[in-house]
Amino acid sequence: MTPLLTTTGLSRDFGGLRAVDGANFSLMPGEIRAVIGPNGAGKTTFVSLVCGRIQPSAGTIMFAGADITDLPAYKRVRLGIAYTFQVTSVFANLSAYDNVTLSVQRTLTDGRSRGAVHAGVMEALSRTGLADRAGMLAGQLSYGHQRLLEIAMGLALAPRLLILDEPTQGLSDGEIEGFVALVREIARDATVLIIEHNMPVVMQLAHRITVFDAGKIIAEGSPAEIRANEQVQEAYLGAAHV
Ligand SMILES: Nc1ncnc2c1ncn2[C@@H]1O[C@H](COP(=O)(O)OP(=O)(O)OP(=O)(O)O)[C@@H](O)[C@H]1O
Repeated sequence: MTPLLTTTGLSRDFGGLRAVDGANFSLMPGEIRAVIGPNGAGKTTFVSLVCGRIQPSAGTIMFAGADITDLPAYKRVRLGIAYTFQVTSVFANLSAYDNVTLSVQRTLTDGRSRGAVHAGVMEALSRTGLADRAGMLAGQLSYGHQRLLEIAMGLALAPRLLILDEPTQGLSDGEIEGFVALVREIARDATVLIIEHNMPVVMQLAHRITVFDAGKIIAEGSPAEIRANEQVQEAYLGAAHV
């Protein structure tokens, strides 16, 4: 099987700081991959490079067999890379339905009929459990539901790769449980790359885990391998985290 995503020597400098440092990374289709590491390790910068929000200082990114290093973000979305970021980006004064519709209309220009757009939007809302809130203003949804709405906005793009940056932050325990089930369901027909600080969520969900520290990938393996890795424990899984 060939990887869906491969980065080679991927680096990004901010002034004198090398936020991502020579990342060699690959992701197989259908995987749920967690990216972990201490604050400031470069995780968000890394996924921002993958989705094209920022440009690399060095290195290459291959997606589905094509070199996407120089492609702008919107073209990567069209190839099937969707993402949600830490900061909620829903439009508070639009309904949940309109938020998802906008996400589709803004990014996909494949001449979908209105009927097809509607069906896709409703499917994304029902997969995330929001169908009965479709008409509510996004700003009136609970924080947890706003996070789910963002995932719906990504799902409506029918992504091959869905990137989630700290999706469980601020969710209740019950919402986290629902989220874990949702990601498993999404992974039946997409690949999921998830930055997550909640270790029980990581250990439950991830097929494999990649660990960043100070911009570098310091370890990669199954949840059991990562848990047993001493370098990882030192860098990250200190007593405070497990
Ligand atoms: N736009 C930017 N300009 C300058 N420095 C930046 C910028 N974005 C990130 N950095 C720096 O790059 C480093 C990596 O940041 P990044 O947000 O990728 O880490 P992270 O692992 O996602 O952290 P967290 O877990 O806190 O979200 C940090 O030192 C950060 O301050």
